[in-house]
Amino acid sequence: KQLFTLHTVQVPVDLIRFHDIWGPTVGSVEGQEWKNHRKIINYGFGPSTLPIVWEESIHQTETLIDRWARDEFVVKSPRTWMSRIALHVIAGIFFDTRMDWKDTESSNTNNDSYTSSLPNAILTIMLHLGVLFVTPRWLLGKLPFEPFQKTNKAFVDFTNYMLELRAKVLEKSDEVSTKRSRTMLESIVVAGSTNLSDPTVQPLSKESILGNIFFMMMAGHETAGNTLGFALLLLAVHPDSQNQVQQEVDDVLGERPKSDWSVETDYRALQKGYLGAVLTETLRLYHPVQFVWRTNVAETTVYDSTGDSHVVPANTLFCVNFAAAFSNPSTWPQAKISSAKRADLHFSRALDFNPTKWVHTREVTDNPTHWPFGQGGRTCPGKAMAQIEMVAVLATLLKNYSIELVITEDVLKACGDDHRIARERTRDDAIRRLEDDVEANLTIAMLKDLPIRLRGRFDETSP
Ligand code: HEM
Repeated sequence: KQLFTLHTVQVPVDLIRFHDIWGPTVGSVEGQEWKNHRKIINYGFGPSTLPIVWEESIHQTETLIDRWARDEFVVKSPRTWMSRIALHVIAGIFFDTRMDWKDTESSNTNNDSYTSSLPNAILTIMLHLGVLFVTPRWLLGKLPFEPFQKTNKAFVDFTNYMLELRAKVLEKSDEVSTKRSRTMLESIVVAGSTNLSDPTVQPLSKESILGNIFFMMMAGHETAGNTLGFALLLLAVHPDSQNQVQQEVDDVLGERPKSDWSVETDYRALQKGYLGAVLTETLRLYHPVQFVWRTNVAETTVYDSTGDSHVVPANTLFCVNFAAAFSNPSTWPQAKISSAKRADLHFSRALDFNPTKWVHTREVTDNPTHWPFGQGGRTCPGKAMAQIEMVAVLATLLKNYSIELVITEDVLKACGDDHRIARERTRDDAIRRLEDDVEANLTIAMLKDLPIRLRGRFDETSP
């Protein structure tokens, strides 16, 4: 906590600058410059945005379920689909562009100036972020290999789309400023390009406007997508928790049509209740930001948990390890499982998934042991957006469907066609894989697919 609040401790901007594909962004600057960027992006998260996040997330989930029907409701890689849904919601909120689930190849542009549609360019860039970060811009278009060529085309298209959209907003900036509901792009362009009534806000260069839009797309895409992906897997291995969510979703939403579900009442009830607790517990065990960097610009005294002080020399690099802090067994009691069983299940953290601990304590904003959205001035500005999106997706899915693990024919055969034993074996294997197959670098992901299946809650076909 001290590292998020001491004024001598800052973000090591030199380490973060690789994100600056267009120009400096809120994530790569410090001091007064950061305050200015932050004020500008905060305009994008105004109250009119949140109901749109809610509605778009519900719409995207409904259409995704239709898409999954084509695969008989087997979802091979939950995380991939959930990252896609997060991107679709971002496209809706940021650009008022509705992405659909068609294969990318089929959504080409009708405009000769571009090689791909805006949704396609967004998708390609997000899938090739690594290429974009490590390749100098001048080299990107010259390398004759497909990933570089594809990324370069998407990068050029995306830049031109953004510039065109920015120019359109500036042409009608008076009209846009008085709109009740603005896209993220409109809010940032207006706040960052014109002199607002707030004299403390300095205009940003067009490169920084583009950079901030892109940075927020990145920050809001894998984070929410990964969390939802892990939440689906955890609910599949913990059917009791899933039942509790479904019970709550039924109580809160009843038989009302989705068009009546509201962000003011329904979202708030679900976020405060067990569904919000499931998401908080998922963020504790599989946090999408595994660590962040900080550095101190002057000698700094920090205190450990026993109260002892430590003097840290200036320019020390700190790795704030979210993953370790959120799983420290001295803070977070483990589930009561015999050590033999725990060893057999590879000491998987999935065993310790227990949302109940959050039901009454989650709203504590200054929790010293768990801060999934950060602490201090750099707290995540997308927190409300992410929470609304994640609650909307899970509520829409679990209202009519249950999530279960996929029992393969081989396992069923090996278990002598006994479905109960096969289910147990599949669950144990999934719990092991939720430890063994998890790769945690800067962010976290399953290395290999762990499929799930949706089953209609009101179907009677389950064996
Ligand atoms: C589950 C979802 C999310 C989680 C867990 C999360 C977590 C975080 C954390 C921990 C930080 C602080 C990093 C630090 O202290 O250095 C942060 C910063 C940030 N997040 Fe999020 N985030 C999520 C979703 C989003 C979304 C949806 C957006 C925007 C659309 C977003 C935009 C940002 C930005 C712009 C920053 C940098 C703020 C600054 O440096 O002032 N995040 N996020």
